[in-house]
Amino acid sequence: MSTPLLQASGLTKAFRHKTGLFARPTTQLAVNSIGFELAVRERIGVVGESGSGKSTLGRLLLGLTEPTQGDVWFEGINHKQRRARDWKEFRVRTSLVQQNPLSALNPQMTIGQQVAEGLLVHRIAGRAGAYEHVAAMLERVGLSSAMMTRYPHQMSGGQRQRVVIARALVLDPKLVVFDEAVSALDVSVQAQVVALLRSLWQELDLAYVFITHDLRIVRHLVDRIAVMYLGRVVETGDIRSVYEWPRHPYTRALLASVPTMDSTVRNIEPPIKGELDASKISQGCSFWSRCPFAIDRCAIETPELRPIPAHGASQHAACHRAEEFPRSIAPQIDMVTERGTASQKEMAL
Ligand SMILES: Nc1ncnc2c1ncn2[C@@H]1O[C@H](COP(=O)(O)OP(=O)(O)OP(=O)(O)O)[C@@H](O)[C@H]1O
Repeated sequence: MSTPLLQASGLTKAFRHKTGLFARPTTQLAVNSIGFELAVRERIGVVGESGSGKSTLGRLLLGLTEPTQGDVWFEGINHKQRRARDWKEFRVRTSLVQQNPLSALNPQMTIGQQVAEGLLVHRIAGRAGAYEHVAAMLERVGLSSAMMTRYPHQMSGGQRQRVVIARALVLDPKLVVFDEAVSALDVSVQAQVVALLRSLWQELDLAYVFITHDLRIVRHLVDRIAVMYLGRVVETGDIRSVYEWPRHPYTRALLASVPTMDSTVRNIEPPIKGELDASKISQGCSFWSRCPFAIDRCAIETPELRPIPAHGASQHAACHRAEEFPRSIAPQIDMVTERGTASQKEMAL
């Protein structure tokens, strides 16, 4: 077997919180013992509610946050063993695209200067070479090279996000982490950017970690999915299996909550109770207090992420009752595309 591009084991990040002047600080596990593997050219979606730990996981994978425990390897090298020169190389081979393109861009620099910056800093190209490289990259993401002289405020939100993507790809990385990269865009612009990311993936030698709370976006963009709840991965598997037959009640509830254009689809999944609350983690399953299917065992025994025997080796769920749930409840997830509305069948991967 070839070495995975990216790997993590026992990855944990604890944050200390203090709620008042005299309150005792509490520890919150934003990421809790996560194992992770991503092959070259593979795309994984990391989904979950706000506060489930997705961004912290992304930052840990990119070495932007120090883990409290656990390890991350990129191309076989452990982050803990990287020296300054290795980190520099790692920064060329990986990129992060975040939610708000306006805050990601410097208002006082032209688009050309910002996309070229990495090439010049890492001495990958001289000024003349950088100019040509940037022009080609802008065209690759659907912008005219004439936009090089513009400033961010002279562009639309969708154009700015294309600039951020061009900047992330200009150094020819192997891994790009997208953190809610299209969530803030209008739905029609979102569809265009998703189509762009699909075509960039087909043409370039890229792996994606796609972090989002929006299950409609990720459905058409990734090969595998990891569902996070309060710092843990509670379900993972190839995208088709998980969408067709989710085995964790939390995944089922997330999928059932996605609005669909198909009026014949009835949501028969019982709703989950309450809100995500880190203080509720104690013994047992972290989801049990909200779970409509909880039994006594769930309050006592923490379920491990384990393979689901009847459904292929690639699907894992952390639920004592995983085998009991029937096939999917919300089979058609629509997505607005550039040409109108399409169901998942029309947008086959
Ligand atoms: N720097 C920090 N200091 C203290 N707590 C933090 C820090 N970063 C994240 N957290 C906490 O860790 C938990 C997970 O946050 P994280 O941002 O990773 O979740 P998320 O799933 O990405 O949510 P969102 O989509 O809202 O960003 C949250 O409860 C958050 O308050």
